[in-house]
Amino acid sequence: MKIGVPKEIKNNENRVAMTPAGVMSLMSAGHEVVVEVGAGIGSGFFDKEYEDAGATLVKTASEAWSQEMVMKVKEPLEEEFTHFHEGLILFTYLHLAPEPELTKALIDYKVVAIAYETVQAADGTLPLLTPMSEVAGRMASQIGAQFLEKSKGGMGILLGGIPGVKRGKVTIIGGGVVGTNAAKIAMGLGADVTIIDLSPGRLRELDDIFGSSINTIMSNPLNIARELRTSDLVIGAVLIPGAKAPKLVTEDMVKDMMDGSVIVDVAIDQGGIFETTDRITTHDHPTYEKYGVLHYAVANMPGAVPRTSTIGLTNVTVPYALQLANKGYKKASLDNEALLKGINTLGGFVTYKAVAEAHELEYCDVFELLNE
Ligand SMILES: NC(=O)C1=CN([C@@H]2O[C@H](COP(=O)(O)OP(=O)(O)OC[C@H]3O[C@@H](n4cnc5c(N)ncnc54)[C@H](O)[C@@H]3O)[C@@H](O)[C@H]2O)C=CC1
Ligand SMILES: CC(=O)C(=O)O
Repeated sequence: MKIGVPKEIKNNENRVAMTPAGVMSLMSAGHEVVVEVGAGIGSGFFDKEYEDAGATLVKTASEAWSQEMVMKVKEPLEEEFTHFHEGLILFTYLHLAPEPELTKALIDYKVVAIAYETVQAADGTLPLLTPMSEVAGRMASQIGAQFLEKSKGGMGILLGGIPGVKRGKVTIIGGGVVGTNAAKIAMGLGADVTIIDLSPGRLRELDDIFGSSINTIMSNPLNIARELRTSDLVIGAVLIPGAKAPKLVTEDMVKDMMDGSVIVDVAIDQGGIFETTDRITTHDHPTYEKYGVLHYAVANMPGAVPRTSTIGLTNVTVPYALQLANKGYKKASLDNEALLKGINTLGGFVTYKAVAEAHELEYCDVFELLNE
């Protein structure tokens, strides 16, 4: 199969869908990889390394996009929709629930759109989202600590405190991969950490992992409102796979937060869990202030640490890319239910229920479409 790797064009998105090592794995299996010139530079991978690995370098995005399968990092932006063509296999993060225009374009062009974030293993885990959630979770506490500094717009506290001065309080809503990694770093900084989750089983696991060094609390509006009033940093880390994020934090709850406190809504890629994260921010302009609270809502946080992120992403995507390339998307996804769950659009239909519901579009069962 011919696989295209275009350069990412989102603001400060320095990741690339494949390392030279990934190229080599696909080439060794008999496939051809076409990489846009300069695609890897932001992650520290030079054109020569791709050439040495066996890739064909092309000068334009169109050439990279005109292959049978395209691998990317971020969901395509509007200017990339013109590259779509019928039957194209697009393997990337898509986050379609908050993206009506992208969803429509994928349907109109009959793209086989396989979303990294909905590829789901039998145990419910999301193998192609996990490494970027690890990165974003760890970054969330780092970033929160930074924006709590006075010169950055925060209230001017040090999360770890000092002897004789109270430490800062970090509340994390959602105790999955992002939440757990945010907690690790916040604890490392010396903060007082609370994780709120809806799943009693997950709360038990968190208690087993962290013991009495964190507080675990059941998610409900009353508990969220109470914890937020006394928090310096609040991190949004909830996910319902494929669906629009639930707005768990109301405008009134944010109004009740302390002046100069900070919100990092990592779940913004699925629409965000705060009523007040009503926009996506960029690495260039990462924050805005609302009701005295600093909001950070960057949807491609790992793009800021591209070297770590590109390697982490390629480690997990290439084994799936090999299945798609070796067998074709039909057999690969019929043989592997995790991949089947990744298919969000196929042949002009939405094949992921939560996405169809988010946009009030017809839903078609992917299994039935593949067996037609
Ligand atoms: N902004 C960015 O750059 C990035 C964003 N993300 C996003 O971060 C979000 C979280 O991802 P993961 O941690 O990997 O998901 P996950 O599936 O590992 O964890 C989600 C957690 O939310 C909990 N949850 C569900 N409903 C809840 C509720 N009502 N109240 C409290 N907790 C609830 C679940 O029990 C689960 O523990 C996703 O939207 C993901 O796409 C991930 C990577 C980068
Ligand atoms: C998960 C995602 O969208 C990202 O890493 O940018």
